[in-house]
Amino acid sequence: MNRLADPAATPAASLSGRAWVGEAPLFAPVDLVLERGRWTCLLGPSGVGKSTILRLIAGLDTGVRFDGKVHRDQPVALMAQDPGLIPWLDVTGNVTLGARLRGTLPISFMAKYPGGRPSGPGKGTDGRGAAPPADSAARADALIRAVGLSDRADHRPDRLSGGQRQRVALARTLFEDRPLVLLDEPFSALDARTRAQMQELSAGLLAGRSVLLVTHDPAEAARLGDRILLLREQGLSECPAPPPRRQGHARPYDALEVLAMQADLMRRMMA
Ligand SMILES: Nc1ncnc2c1ncn2[C@@H]1O[C@H](COP(=O)(O)OP(=O)(O)OP(=O)(O)O)[C@@H](O)[C@H]1O
Repeated sequence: MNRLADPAATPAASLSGRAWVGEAPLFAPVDLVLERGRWTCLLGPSGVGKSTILRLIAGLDTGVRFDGKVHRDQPVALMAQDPGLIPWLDVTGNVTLGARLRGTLPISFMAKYPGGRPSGPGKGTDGRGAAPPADSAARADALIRAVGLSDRADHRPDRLSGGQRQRVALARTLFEDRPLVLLDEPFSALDARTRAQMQELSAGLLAGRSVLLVTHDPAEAARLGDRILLLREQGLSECPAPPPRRQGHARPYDALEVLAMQADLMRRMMA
C-alpha cells in the first residue's frame, strides 16, 4: 500500500524542536511523532517539560520559548494535571462544559436539570422552547456512572475529594469524544484500585483514538503504552516495544510480562 495514501500511516500529531525557560534550556531537541490510533506514553522525571510538550501540541499558551514545529490536523481534547473544574457547576455541568460553551447544549441545561438528567427524551425545554439533547445528557450520565460518580452528579467540586475531581475531569475529557486525546497524569490522584479501573475504562473508551499519555508511573506506561518514550534532560528516547495489547483493554496489572516491563522502565528511569 502507498503509505502516503494511507491515512493510518500519517501521524496524528508531531512536535519537533527545543524549548527554553528564559535563557535556560528546558528540553534538548526532541522529535515526537504520535502514531494514529495508538497510545503513546511519555514518561519522565518532574520538571523535564512533559506538560509543556502537551500544551504545545494542543496549541495552548506555555510561556516558554519554543523553537520548532508542531503539526496537528485533528480536533484535540486535553486533560491537564489540574482538573480545572468550574466551582459553581455540579459534576454534570462540568462534564458537559465544552458542549455548553460551544453552544451544542443549552446554556440553561444545568439550571433546569441540576442532576444533568432530563426526565426523558424530548421532554422539557431550555427556556427558549428547544428540547434539551437527550443523547448528550444520556452520554454524560453514562460517563459519570462509568467513573463511579453517579451518586454525586449534582455535587459541586468543593464537595468532592481530589480523586473524585480528577475523575470528573476524566469524564469531561471523554465526553469531548475527540480523535486526538492528550492526558497529563490523568490518574495520579486515584487510589490503586480506582486507578486500575480508570485505566481499563480509558483504554476501552479511547480505543482507536490517538492518545498521548504523560505519566510518572512506569506501571501505568506498562499497562497502556503501545509505544513508550522517555523524556530526560538529554532528550527523548524510545523504550523497547511493549507486547501487543488487546484492543480496548489495558494490559493486566499482574501479568508477568507487564511487571517485567515496569521493572525495565524503572531501571531506565534510574539510569
Ligand atoms: N511559563 C513558564 N514560566 C516559567 N517556567 C515555566 C513555565 N512553564 C514551565 N516552566 C518550567 O518548566 C519546567 C517544565 O515544566 P513542565 O510542567 O512542562 O514539566 P513536567 O515534566 O510536566 O513536570 P511534572 O512531571 O512535575 O508535571 C518546570 O521547571 C517549570 O517550572
